[in-house]
Amino acid sequence: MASNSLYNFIVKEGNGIKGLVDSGLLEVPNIYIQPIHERINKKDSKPCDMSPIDLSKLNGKEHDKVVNEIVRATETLGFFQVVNHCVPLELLESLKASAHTFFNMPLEKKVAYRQSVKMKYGTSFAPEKENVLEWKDYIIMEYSSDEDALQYWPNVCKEVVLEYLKLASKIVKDILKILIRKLGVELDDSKIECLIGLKKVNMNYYPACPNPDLTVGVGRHSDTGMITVLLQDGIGGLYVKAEHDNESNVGDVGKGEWLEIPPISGALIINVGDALQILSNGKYKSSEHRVMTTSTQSRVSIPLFTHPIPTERIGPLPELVKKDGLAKYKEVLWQDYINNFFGNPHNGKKTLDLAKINSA
Ligand SMILES: O=C(O)CCC(=O)C(=O)O
Ligand SMILES: [Fe+2]
Repeated sequence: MASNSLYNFIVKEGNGIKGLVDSGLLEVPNIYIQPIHERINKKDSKPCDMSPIDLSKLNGKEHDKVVNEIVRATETLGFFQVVNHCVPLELLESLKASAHTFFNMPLEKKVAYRQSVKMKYGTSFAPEKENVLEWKDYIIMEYSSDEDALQYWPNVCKEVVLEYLKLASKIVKDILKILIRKLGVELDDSKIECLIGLKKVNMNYYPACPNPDLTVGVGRHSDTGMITVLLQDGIGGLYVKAEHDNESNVGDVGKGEWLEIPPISGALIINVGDALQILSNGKYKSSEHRVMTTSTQSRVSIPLFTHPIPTERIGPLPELVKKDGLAKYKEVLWQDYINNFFGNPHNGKKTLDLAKINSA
């Protein structure tokens, strides 16, 4: 296929990368070949050896120790895994299975969700703007009410996704309260609700790739919101950049060290987004991450993103600015921040420039 008709087949007609792979693809087409500096070399990274945090211990005599583990992980890598959380393991299995069911549906059924209410099916990240496409199809389910969710989300997954959204939101709230308290700041419940009031569950589908070394599943980015809860399956491929504490490294793919977050059966990954980094005046880290594809099996991942509501203005908490003696970021209208992120291809931590004090 010529590259124009290839693009039309994948993006405009909605076949996605799954449709292309299913058509019997033997090699990676040019529009998926990443420049060398964006390719993920497994040899240049190592597994993250951080033990998962046992959330059930928050209710026992080890409460303070677990709080410290959470705070420490959030201040350093900005990613950690949790076990013994409140989401039943059978629900996690059903979620992954329903993601496969959705993406295995016939084209007509999937494309019906391309421009639908509270639900979007698509491929790559910003295909109209990208020079190279990401090897991923996805759906985004936005939450507004239970009624809307049950009306607009796909039948094959709506019930399990809604249940996951509720339970995972509780994890987000508990962790956020711990983190805010550790900053020495008091926020009432209604403020916390506004900070995580926009909730979306995505299902990411990465079909097997003939040559994973040339492609990326998701390019370098940090999540924009407050806290993400991520379910990955057993295949692996999520890499996080451990920054050395040096602002000049930010945005440069060559610096820092890439750690793979290993799949742990039954665990959920928790990570910090830009809004929480800004709010905490840089204390909590929203780390850059990316996803490698695999040649053997298709992979799914299911994040819950929690965001401030779009009308919220997000800046460093005043108590921290006072304590730190300076604000590292300026206040931004959350809608502007989100529009900027979704309007551009993934580009590492560049999104955060919008909130940098010295940027125009
Ligand atoms: O698939 C993954 O493991 C991570 C996906 C991701 O980073 C995202 O959807 O923001
Ligand atoms: Fe992400």
